[in-house]
Amino acid sequence: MKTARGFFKPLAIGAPAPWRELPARVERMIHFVPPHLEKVRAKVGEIAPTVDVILANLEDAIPADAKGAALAGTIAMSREVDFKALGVGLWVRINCLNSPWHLDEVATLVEKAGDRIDVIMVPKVEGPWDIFYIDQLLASLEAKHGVTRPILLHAILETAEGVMNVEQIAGASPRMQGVSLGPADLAASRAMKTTRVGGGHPGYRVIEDPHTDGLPRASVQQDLWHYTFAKMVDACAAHGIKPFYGPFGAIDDPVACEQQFRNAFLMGCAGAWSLHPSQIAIAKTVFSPDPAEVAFARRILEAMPDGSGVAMIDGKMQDDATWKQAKVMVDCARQIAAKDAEYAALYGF
Ligand SMILES: CC(=O)SCCNC(=O)CCNC(=O)[C@H](O)C(C)(C)COP(=O)(O)OP(=O)(O)OC[C@H]1O[C@@H](n2cnc3c(N)ncnc32)[C@H](O)[C@@H]1OP(=O)(O)O
Ligand SMILES: O=CC(=O)O
Ligand SMILES: [Mg+2]
Repeated sequence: MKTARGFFKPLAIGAPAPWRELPARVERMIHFVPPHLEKVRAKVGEIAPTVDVILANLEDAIPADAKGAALAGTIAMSREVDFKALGVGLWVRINCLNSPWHLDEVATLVEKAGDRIDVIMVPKVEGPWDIFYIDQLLASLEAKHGVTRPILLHAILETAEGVMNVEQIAGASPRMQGVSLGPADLAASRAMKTTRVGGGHPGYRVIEDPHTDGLPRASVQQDLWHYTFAKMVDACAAHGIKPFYGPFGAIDDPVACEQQFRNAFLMGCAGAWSLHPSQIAIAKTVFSPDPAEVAFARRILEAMPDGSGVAMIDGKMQDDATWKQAKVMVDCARQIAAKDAEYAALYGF
């Protein structure tokens, strides 16, 4: 463990000072783009103003023989669109640390686009040692190339070992921005008997006891991911970083996608991945607090201006604890309103 004073020291001579607080950014959807496909890349300028984050994906879903083209496409994309002017984050998902690709990817990204990339997403993070490694590598490269703003790190939680170590991963470096649940790889790592990318499974349910009169027994589908979510959200909240839901692969089932995203939102997540343009609007709606809830939260704040005491609103008891919940909701809405005129109008800010 580093000392308290050592934690925020730059890891290389000439590297930028680490962030002390995470930059305040709205990240409701992280929109995945396959950067080796020129046809899709050509649309990024049009899609970017509709999302909070564009992510250039170099890892799974990019064929092995297209890794070089995806890296080149990422650099091109970082130059073709002025993401900063649009207020849109630019993230890159690199290949995992035991792959033959990640080293050249990180070196090229920092050299050619170091000042334009906000976050590097690291897949299959197993423990804090993976973050220590990439943290040092980034600091050395940032120093070498005169990058002035540290690139943040985002870990995907998608191995059993990673889940076991998520608390240490979340606190491994001041670069840590957040963690996403990666249900597809995690299912494989755990030997779950599924073939899906996230969401529930009709076979995972609880069933009521048999009825003496032989009537059918009610049963309800349960959430396969609840334990992992709870562990991830607590680890992230404790370390002051953001938890996210990852991919939802059933592009043809927007209803289930919305429910999965909503469960994540209610549990404390800041956003989710969008794999297809149709998932952008779903994430935007779900991860923007409901205007009616925001209006109610504002009434709580107004009823208890100093955040203490007790009040009744519409038959519901309010006190310091509900005041804090209301503040979370209103602060989130204000941050979104500052970026998104549509929601500013809906919230009346
Ligand atoms: C487990 C994990 O690791 S998840 C993360 C890895 N996976 C990904 O990143 C997948 C990203 N998404 C995709 O590659 C694609 O959306 C797919 C393969 C899922 C579906 O692609 P398609 O079958 O082409 O979808 P569809 O035909 O509905 O596309 C409609 C349009 O949207 C475009 N489009 C599809 N996905 C995207 C995207 N992610 N970003 C931008 N445009 C897209 C298509 O090019 C198509 O454009 P066109 O009408 O001009 O031809
Ligand atoms: O990378 C994401 C996953 O679900 O696996
Ligand atoms: Mg994965």
